[in-house]
Amino acid sequence: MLIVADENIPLLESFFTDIGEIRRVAGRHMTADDVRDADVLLVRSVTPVGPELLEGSRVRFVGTATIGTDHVDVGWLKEQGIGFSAAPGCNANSVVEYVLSVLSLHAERCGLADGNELSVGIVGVGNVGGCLAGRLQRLGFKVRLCDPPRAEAEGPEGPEFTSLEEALKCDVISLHTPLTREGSHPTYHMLDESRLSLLGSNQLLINSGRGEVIDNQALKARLSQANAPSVALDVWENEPGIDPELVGSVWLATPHIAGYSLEGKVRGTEMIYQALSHYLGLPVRKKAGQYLPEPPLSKLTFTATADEQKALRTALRVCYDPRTDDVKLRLAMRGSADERAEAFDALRRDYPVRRECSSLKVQLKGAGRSMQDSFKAVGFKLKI
Ligand SMILES: NC(=O)c1ccc[n+]([C@@H]2O[C@H](COP(=O)([O-])OP(=O)(O)OC[C@H]3O[C@@H](n4cnc5c(N)ncnc54)[C@H](O)[C@@H]3O)[C@@H](O)[C@H]2O)c1
Ligand SMILES: O=C(O)[C@H](O)[C@H](O)COP(=O)(O)O
Repeated sequence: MLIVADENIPLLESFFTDIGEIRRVAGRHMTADDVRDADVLLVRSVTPVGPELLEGSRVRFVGTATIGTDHVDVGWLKEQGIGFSAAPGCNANSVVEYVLSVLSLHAERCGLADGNELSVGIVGVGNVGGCLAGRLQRLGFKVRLCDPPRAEAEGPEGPEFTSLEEALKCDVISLHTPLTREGSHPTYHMLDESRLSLLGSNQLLINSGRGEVIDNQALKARLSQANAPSVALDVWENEPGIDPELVGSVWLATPHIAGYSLEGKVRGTEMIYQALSHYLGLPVRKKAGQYLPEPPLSKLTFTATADEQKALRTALRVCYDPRTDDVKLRLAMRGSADERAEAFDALRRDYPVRRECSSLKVQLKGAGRSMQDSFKAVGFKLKI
């Protein structure tokens, strides 16, 4: 059996050698010739999968080691009887940690002693948005949920949902919808010129869903006007050929790496390995946990003199500080359009190992209940 796979899927050999021969291909440049004689295709978000790639090939199963599926023509795969699986939720925790770290930086630069004074509007309350809502509520933030498809499906039985217009009144708005162009609630350019005009300079807009959910040209225009909001973008229109002027206008700019914790990536591989094994009727023998190395930093101790908020911010940023990725992306925006696109992909391909908060044991000497609860809410393991 031949498995053609994006070379950026980690641990390909560890998970798939027993199943078949692996051919590694650059995902961004995968062609019909690369996959013609394959039985299985494993991709990430950068490979459009549909008739153009697969017609006339032997492929009978496609797996994407990602949450998003907007790069896959799922309907066409079904019509052709080709098995398909994504990795829902695999890197949700990583994205949540990115948002928490962005929030901590925002609170600090706004001079807020307690970040949880902020209200947060979460748009798209699925795996990522739902996990974020739970964490923020435990941390004492005021959270508003906007998810019209869920509101319609769940009715009064579900949580309290608000309209997009209400969510846009929060201090912070965090976008976690998929990219959709059809249906009753399409998200393509959901934040257009008129909705962006509702935001003001005391607000922060974060997008770590899909770039096309915000009209990037309208956003660039809005950011050149008075009373513009602060913006943190992890996802962009036209990746990898993103707009360097927009990078220059936003507060925090990262190259679509919110979900790039090692844990998230390895879980993505594990989930498509499990799905393929089920599809082929093979036993599932391997687990993500067995491939996670010891983290470079495993313990952190705060003494009884530590201030809760400062300690929390420090611990969070030890695990992940988006400012490092921001600096790298800004530097990568020099050069020609081709060089910039290549540099964007290179930052993602060569992304350094980033571990989730759960990899760090935190000792809180003499800490009260509130401090312990806050650390646990973020996802740290406490050393008793
Ligand atoms: N930046 C990254 O590295 C990164 C990592 C993981 C996921 N993502 C993106 O984040 C998106 C969200 O991931 P997820 O796992 O939570 O997906 P999900 O499918 O679990 O949840 C998406 C939610 O959005 C809701 N939704 C759909 N249309 C909406 C609309 N018009 N308004 C408001 N809500 C709407 C859905 O009802 C659903 O509850 C993914 O589609 C993926 O594209 C990005
Ligand atoms: O949808 C997802 O899971 C994320 O956007 C993911 O982090 C994308 O990463 P990529 O496949 O582009 O490496």
